[in-house]
Amino acid sequence: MMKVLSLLKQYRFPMIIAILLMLVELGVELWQPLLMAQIIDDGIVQNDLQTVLEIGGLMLGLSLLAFGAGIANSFFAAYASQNFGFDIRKSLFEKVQAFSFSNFNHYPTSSLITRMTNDVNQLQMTLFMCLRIALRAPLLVIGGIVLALTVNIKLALGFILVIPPLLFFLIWIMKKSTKLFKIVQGKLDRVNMVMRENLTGIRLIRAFSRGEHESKRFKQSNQDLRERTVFALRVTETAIPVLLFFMNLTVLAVLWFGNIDIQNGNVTVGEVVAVVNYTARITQAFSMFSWIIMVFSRAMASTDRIEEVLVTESDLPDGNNKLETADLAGGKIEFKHVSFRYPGTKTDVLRDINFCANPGETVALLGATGSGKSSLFQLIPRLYDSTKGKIEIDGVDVSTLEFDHLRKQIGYVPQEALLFTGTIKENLAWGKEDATYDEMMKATKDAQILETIETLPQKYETMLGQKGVNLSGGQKQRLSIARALIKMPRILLLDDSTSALDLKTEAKLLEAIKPYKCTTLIITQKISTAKEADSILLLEDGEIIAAGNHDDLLKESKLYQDIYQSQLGLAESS
Ligand SMILES: Nc1ncnc2c1ncn2[C@@H]1O[C@H](COP(=O)(O)OP(=O)(O)OP(=O)(O)O)[C@@H](O)[C@H]1O
Repeated sequence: MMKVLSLLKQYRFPMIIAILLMLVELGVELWQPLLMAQIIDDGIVQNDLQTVLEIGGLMLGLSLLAFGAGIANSFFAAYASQNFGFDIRKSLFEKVQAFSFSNFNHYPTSSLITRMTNDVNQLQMTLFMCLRIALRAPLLVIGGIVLALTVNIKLALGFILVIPPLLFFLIWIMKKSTKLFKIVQGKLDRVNMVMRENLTGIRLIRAFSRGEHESKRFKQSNQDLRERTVFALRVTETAIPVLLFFMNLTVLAVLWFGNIDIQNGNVTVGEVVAVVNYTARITQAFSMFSWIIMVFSRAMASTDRIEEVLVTESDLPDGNNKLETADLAGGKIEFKHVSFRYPGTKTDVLRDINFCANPGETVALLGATGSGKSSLFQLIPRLYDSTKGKIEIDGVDVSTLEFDHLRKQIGYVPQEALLFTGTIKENLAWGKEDATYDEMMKATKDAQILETIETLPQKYETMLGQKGVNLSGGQKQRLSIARALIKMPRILLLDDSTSALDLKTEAKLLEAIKPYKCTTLIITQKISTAKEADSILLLEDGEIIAAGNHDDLLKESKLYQDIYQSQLGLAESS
């Protein structure tokens, strides 16, 4: 909880002012019964109009003071709570940005979204309520007891005895509710996950006619959330009737014994009215407790969930080798006895990989699906670290390089061409923020997408929907390549990024990339693409089983010959 609380520190002054203002309100509230007793005993009973007017005037003035303090309190409470929420969201976002992929495996995206939105809202709201009204309840109870004792010890003791067992009961309920609300937040994660999958996969769901199945899945998780929330609310809500029952009994007892004492002349009517008034206010404060328990229990559960993310350390530490860009200018990539397994799994998906791609060379990676090609790629920009061996770029171990410095040299085009909501220009700016119009023209021309962009009415200003939904698969691939090329990378990684292109366009694209003189690693299923590379690595089951250029492999590798034959057959028959 420390990390979350430490974010509160800088708002201590507005919080202190809000609390002081709240104390002014509370002071007025607690003073009123005493003034009321005075107005009855010294004014009404004595038939003294002057006293009634004086005390009445004082009560009115105090009410106005409390009114002003209340408004100012809201202002400071809103300032502190909104800024607190803003800071938590910012810290969470920065933390998640630095997460490794195994961290992401631990926290599903939907859960991270719930934590950043719903959980933060809970904390924000709780802080506001605390500063505004929630703290008043316990203070009202304490102040009420003290003042009631000063009015009449005997009468006040009656209800004071009831309070400790009620407090224990409240603490017990609060602990139970915190656990229950943590489960509720988990169920909310699940609803968000199902909803997210449905919204992003809506086309597939329709194509496979899975609408009914998905509706059932959503209904189930929604029902779970409802049931868990209802149960948690019921548990917290049981507090209220229990509290009210005991406090009302106490009011009756005060009235009963007060009546006897008035008959005996031991207390005045005003004193009994004051003690009853305090008991009623304390009862009111207690009834607020059930609501406070619910808000606090939710906030505690949310704090735990936020804290969990904030204390998570990335298992992919940033390197600290700040070499000048020029030091990586060559772009030579060397894999030395590299093995790799995904975090949390038991088998290596890459075993003893050795190869070297010299500056400006093109190396093609060929292999069956699941043979480890994409995994190998991900080790170069350090999306994962190798489990054994090392990867060097221009002789520097990548694990010692700063992420930013390393990744700036790399143009990575992943298998799934992922674009973002925004204009084409904004998507290209991902590669280079200050790209000029000419740079955009060049990159898009080389990526063979310029012609398409020019046919669009708004050209580079054309808005792309979520994930580039308004482009074809091949157009998305080419725009992703342009985004990588505009960086003028030293190293270009193309993960099956030309799969949706026809052979002619692909050939033109590969030819246009040559002048960039970057070291290019290209994953491909097509012999026609591999053939053009300086060397080819043939992967099978996580190992390089053959390496060389097209002619070498045609002579030496049975598997390569088979692939060649099968594609040659296809080419001839088409
Ligand atoms: N995030 C992950 N966690 C655990 N295992 C994974 C993960 N991603 C991939 N794998 C496993 O690693 C192996 C290699 O996968 P990889 O994606 O590298 O293969 P690939 O050769 O690129 O396949 P494809 O041609 O189908 O893209 C597969 O057995 C896959 O199941």
